[in-house]
Amino acid sequence: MTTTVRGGARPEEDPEEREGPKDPQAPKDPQGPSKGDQDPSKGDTGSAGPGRAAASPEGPPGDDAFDKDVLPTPKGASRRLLGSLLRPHRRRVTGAAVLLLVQQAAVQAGPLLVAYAIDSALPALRGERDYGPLIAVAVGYLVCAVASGGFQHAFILAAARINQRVLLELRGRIYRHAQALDVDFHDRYTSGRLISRSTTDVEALRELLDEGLQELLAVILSVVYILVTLVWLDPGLGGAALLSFVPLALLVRNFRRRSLRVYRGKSTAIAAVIVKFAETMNGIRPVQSFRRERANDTAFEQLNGRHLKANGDAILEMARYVVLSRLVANTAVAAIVVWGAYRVASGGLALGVLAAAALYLRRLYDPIDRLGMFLNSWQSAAASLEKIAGLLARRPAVPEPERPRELPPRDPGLPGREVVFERVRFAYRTGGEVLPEFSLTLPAGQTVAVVGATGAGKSTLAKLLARFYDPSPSSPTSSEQGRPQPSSPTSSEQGRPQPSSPTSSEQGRPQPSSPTSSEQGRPQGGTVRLDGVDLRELDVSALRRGVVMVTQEAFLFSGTVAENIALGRPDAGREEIEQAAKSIGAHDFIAGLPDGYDTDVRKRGGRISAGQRQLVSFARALLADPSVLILDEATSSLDIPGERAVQRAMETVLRGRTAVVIAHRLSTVAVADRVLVMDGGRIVEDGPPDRLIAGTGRFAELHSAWRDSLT
Ligand SMILES: Nc1ncnc2c1ncn2[C@@H]1O[C@H](COP(=O)(O)OP(=O)(O)OP(=O)(O)O)[C@@H](O)[C@H]1O
Repeated sequence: MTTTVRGGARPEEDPEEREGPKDPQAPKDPQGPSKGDQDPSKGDTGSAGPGRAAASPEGPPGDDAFDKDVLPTPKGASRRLLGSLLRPHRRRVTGAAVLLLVQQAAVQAGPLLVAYAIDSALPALRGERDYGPLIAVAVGYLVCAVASGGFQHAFILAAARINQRVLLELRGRIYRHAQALDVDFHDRYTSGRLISRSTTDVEALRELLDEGLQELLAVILSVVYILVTLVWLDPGLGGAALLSFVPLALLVRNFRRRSLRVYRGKSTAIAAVIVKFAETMNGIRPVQSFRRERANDTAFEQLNGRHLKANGDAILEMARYVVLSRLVANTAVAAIVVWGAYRVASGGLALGVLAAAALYLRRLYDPIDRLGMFLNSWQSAAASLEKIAGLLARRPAVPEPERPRELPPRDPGLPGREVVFERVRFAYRTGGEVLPEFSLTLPAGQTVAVVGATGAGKSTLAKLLARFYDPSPSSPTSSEQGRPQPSSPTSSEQGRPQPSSPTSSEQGRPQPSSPTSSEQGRPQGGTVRLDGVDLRELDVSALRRGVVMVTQEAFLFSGTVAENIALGRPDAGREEIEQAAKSIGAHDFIAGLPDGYDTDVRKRGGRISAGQRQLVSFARALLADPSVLILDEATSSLDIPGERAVQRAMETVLRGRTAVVIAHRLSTVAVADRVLVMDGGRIVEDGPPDRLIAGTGRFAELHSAWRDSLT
């Protein structure tokens, strides 16, 4: 049997994606193409699959928003996100703003007191020997200094409280949202980027909230106070100071525009570093066994270098701004003071007023540097917020139904539930059609083994049943024609009765009369039904109770063995957990672990063997007791006793439910009632194993080759 390498033309660009911000500076994803991204190139070399022309909406090669780490962000999404984070703390925000307002008033009173001291208190002392005004000035100065410190302290506490809550909420949102997003998204976005979003990007926002916003408020308030006071002291000097803000405003605008671009690049660059880091550490075993360390070092160095450059660009932008703004500010101060001195000399201005104005002018332009710092953290946070908002705006490709439906009660006389694929076709977003349109019925309680060459589409079929993906919309031709498309040779062609759906009613099982997906406004495509209910109409918990997929990887989470088994049913007690392990034949090895069921399996179950991991995941599935179990059998060759134990456990876990086993070992087929042979996305043979073995088809060939290899 040959493997059909499929793929297809890169799909049309998604209009939604097209609207997304394009970042000319963003580097190409250093990870190289993902599995899906590799498909187009495969398509070039492989045979034209049935879906070569099928398009998935991601744009031409090299134009993938995922590659550039810039997901489309709806207009104003960053602002709305920040607003939604701050809104629950409205009162605290107002309180903090008032504290800052009062604090600034206390700070800015200083030069006014100096003016009063020079123009009134000193003459009073000299002329009438009156110490009163001077003492009042000193006391006033002291009160202002103490008040300013006190209010600043209160403000910092209030702001910190708001910020911590906002950041907590934002991290939680990112985590919850990422968990809800579909498998396809995760395949392409990668966990490294998610880590980057919830660490460095959230950190950028923290800096803005902790330091930047305080700076900004302080700067705005002081500028307003000072300008108003200057105009009140002397309209001429105030007007001149106001005028100097025109070139400064232009400078700020230019800096903002340039630095946003730089900061976007910086956030992308650090994400690339984290992605590479996470990928290497997650795959440390293959990295070491294939001696990838040196190549990885080089790649990492490059990414690190890119990050360094992005950081350098940001610093240069800042330096440029600071130098230019100081130039403008110093020129303005010099010009205004010279003009003021001329007016004092000619008797048009009091000396005290000029002294106060000079002090105020210094204070007016001082925060311009701090404004640069603020703009820095603002731009950094804006770039990060944009990316977080893009992530949060992403809708799951496998959405929860608005009006979920219940599954009919399970028939006590029937093991499992019936599964029907009706006119289903499927193409990954990033590749050509993998499964051409087909229909298939798996009666309740049947154990079906799916065999076929690698890449034949076995796992894809299973993932549709587990609803990791939804069937793709019908191809225009089939829907236009409005008739069932004769696709792969299905059971009817093989001499088995072809269940023309709805089959459940024919079998005397309750037939739902609910609206179909098209009636609910979704694109009409094929459907996968569980006891007559479209999987798209089941809420997540009903779906996960109904269908469980045990993957090859047998992933164990950090935590104890008992906790890992209880994932199947979190409310299960210790007895039920142990019972499940005993039925599977895992009890003995678990009891032999240092802390028995309470042994921490560490991340990925490093402490227990591959076969034992598999047994734990079977116990988990047994405890979950789904109506339909999908088993992606492990390809790894376990040692013989281990394999037998796994085989026995598999038989236990399959019993009493509808089961689909992606069989990599033909010995597994012995437990199946029915075998589906897949090739190039099509079901090319379908029947009981004995009949297929006795025939002359592909399965018979495969089976005899396998038997020969055993002897
Ligand atoms: N996430 C994905 N994005 C794009 N293409 C994919 C994706 N996953 C699988 N494919 C492609 O779909 C086709 C069928 O893959 P599938 O994993 O279903 O095959 P399989 O029969 O289960 O193979 P194996 O026995 O090796 O697990 C292959 O050509 C594969 O490259």
